[in-house]
Amino acid sequence: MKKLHTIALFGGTFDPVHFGHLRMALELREALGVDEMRILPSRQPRHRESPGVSAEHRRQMLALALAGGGELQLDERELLRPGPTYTVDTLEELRGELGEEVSISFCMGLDSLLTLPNWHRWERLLELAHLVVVARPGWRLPGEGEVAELLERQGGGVGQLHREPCGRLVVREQTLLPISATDIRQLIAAGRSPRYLLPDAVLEYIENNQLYRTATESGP
Ligand SMILES: Nc1ncnc2c1ncn2[C@@H]1O[C@H](COP(=O)(O)OP(=O)(O)OP(=O)(O)O)[C@@H](O)[C@H]1O
Ligand SMILES: O=C(O)c1ccc[n+]([C@@H]2O[C@H](COP(=O)([O-])O)[C@@H](O)[C@H]2O)c1
Repeated sequence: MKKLHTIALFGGTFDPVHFGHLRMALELREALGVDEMRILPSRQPRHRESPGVSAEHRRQMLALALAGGGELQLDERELLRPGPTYTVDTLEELRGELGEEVSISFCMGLDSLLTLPNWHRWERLLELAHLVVVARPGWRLPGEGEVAELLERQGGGVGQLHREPCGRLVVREQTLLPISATDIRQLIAAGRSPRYLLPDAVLEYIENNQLYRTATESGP
């Protein structure tokens, strides 16, 4: 069977981007052997509090983090789309642009997979893309419920991501760096330094723009 062009998407709020995100995306790119790994910041996720800083600040921090390395690309479409951000809208837009002969994989953590039945039009997601789930070593997959049924029906291996355009649920075990954006925001608000948890250029941007000094910020 023909090998397809493969694109993977790594979505999140990136408030701010840190080395946990960057290492995860790079390791996934290599493990999946995809042609493109795109970082996909969301503008206004419905399932969580509004981001601490504006879409423009988050975009600029990501651009700084990704500058210089060619392995990860920034896909800004969700930041540019007004209103709440739904993954299904993004995948429909991408599928419209790329056609049926390209493989699209949406990557998420196991914690996100467990919430999948609450996502907007979630049954449509696998008609548009594969889902790649990253599980920390030792984590257990659900044994029953809608997600377990999906795994049973549509589970697959990495090879299928290269031969089929969508429809597989692939689980990968991967170690995560113990870094969270919440911790970084809290460190800064407490007057402490988050250096070595995120790229220096991002830290410099945060300092120059005085971001995260209080619990919530807004920006340009
Ligand atoms: N330390 C980490 N290592 C690898 N992946 C991570 C890490 N932290 C978050 N992710 C993943 O990165 C994506 C984007 O996450 P998100 O922007 O919510 O980051 P976060 O650090 O968890 O933020 P917050 O603390 O604000 O919830 C999600 O798919 C999430 O599972
Ligand atoms: O479309 C939805 O309903 C939906 C619900 C929860 C999460 N998502 C997406 O999942 C990705 C990870 O989100 P997060 O904020 O939980 O780390 C990000 O790209 C979100 O837009 C999407």
